[in-house]
Amino acid sequence: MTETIQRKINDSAFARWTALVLIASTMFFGYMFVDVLSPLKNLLETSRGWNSTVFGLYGGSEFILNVCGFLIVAGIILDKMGVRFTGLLSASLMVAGAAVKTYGISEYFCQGGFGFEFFSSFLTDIPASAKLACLGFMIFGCGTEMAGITVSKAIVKWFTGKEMALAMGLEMAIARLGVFAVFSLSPWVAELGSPSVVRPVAVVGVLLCIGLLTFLVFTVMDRKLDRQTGAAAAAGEPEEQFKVSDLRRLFTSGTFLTVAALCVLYYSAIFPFQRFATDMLQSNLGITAKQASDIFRWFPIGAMVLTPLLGSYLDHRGKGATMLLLGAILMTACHLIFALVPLTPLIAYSAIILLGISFSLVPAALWPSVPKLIENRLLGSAYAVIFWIQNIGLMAFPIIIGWSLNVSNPGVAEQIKEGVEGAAYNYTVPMLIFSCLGIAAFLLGLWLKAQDRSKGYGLELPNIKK
Ligand SMILES: NCCCC[C@H](N)C(=O)NCC(=O)O
Repeated sequence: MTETIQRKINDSAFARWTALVLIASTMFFGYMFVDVLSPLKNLLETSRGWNSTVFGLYGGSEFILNVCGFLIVAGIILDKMGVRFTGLLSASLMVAGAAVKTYGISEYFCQGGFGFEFFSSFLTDIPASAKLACLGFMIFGCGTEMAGITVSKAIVKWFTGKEMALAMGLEMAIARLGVFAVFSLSPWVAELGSPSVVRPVAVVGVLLCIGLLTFLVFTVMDRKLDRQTGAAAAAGEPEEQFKVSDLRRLFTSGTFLTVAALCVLYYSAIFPFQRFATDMLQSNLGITAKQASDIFRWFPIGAMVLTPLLGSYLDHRGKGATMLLLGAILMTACHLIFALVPLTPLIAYSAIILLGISFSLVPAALWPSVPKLIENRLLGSAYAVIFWIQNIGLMAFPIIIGWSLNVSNPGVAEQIKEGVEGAAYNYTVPMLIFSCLGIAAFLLGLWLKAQDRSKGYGLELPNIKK
């Protein structure tokens, strides 16, 4: 009997890296949209009346529907419907949410356009523009987080046994480039002509549609891969179906929950910080939003350059748990500098570089460690559960930070709104809160490393076996 081994599309390096570029482009534009308003906090305060508490609420709103259960549903949809359907659904949700948010902050809406009266009729402390922008951001957030777990699963599908951690690292690097792009572009586009918060949001909203199209192209390639692996399954490797009861397995795995807890602590001191970083630098250094954004934009670049290198190191050498620990230490150091050291541009750049290194160590090690703890058929749900737990922090911390900023700076919001010269926030309290998260992440990292040593999960081992 002759055995024919069919070469699959992902056995071609060109095809699998093309697939990666296509799905990473969706995330690139998604990450641009996430932070399009982050460098414009000051302009939102003066032109739309959003104080720090409102800005924090807006930052947290991205994750509200996910925390209310959407992400778990997203994981189940992903495991049941596969990466193509889920990816297209998530990219469409991003576009829809972006459209609502753009409308919410538009001149037309703010000057009494359709729905303005209704959105002005409740929670009257919060401007109607912020409420509608939050609604749009919630819908967008469902899409972007669903896309995040879909892309992780797609990479595992296309790269298992190959350069998986490198591919995950590169995907993240491309997403970080999106953050760099938006911190460079957003204040610049906002200042083209009369200052406007709507212009950058609308521009990046259009780019999101390109992200939807690139995912569409990926689905054509993925269908081909499925046809080929379907043949392999028929030849004797049937896939087990996902069951909702499997979620219990995830919620009762101590090590899996430790990774999830580390993830929420770490990322709560990264993404919420990213929302406030421009304003923090602007306040501490007494510079413009554009100048502050020009400093902060190098943070994702550090992460972008190092994440794939560290991903490759992890593939060949391992040391994942150690990388998590080191990342938590560097992040804590950066936040403590911003909290306690009188800032100069040089110190600010140095702290940002430290944070960039930290932000490559942790993601490069964290996400590829999940398949070591959880079997493949539960992977979509496993990423969804981790994201869900992480989203609780990402929702809560912008709100906590915005509130703490307001409370620790009585009267400053009013001065900024009135255009008082030299009015600026003192960021010591928010930065100390971020530092505490880093310390807690470090302690959990120690625990994880000890667990790995005693139970042998292989977190310190390379992904590619020689
Ligand atoms: N929407 C911005 C936050 C993305 C959070 C996402 N769940 C995540 O953790 N992505 C991985 C990363 O390192 O960016």
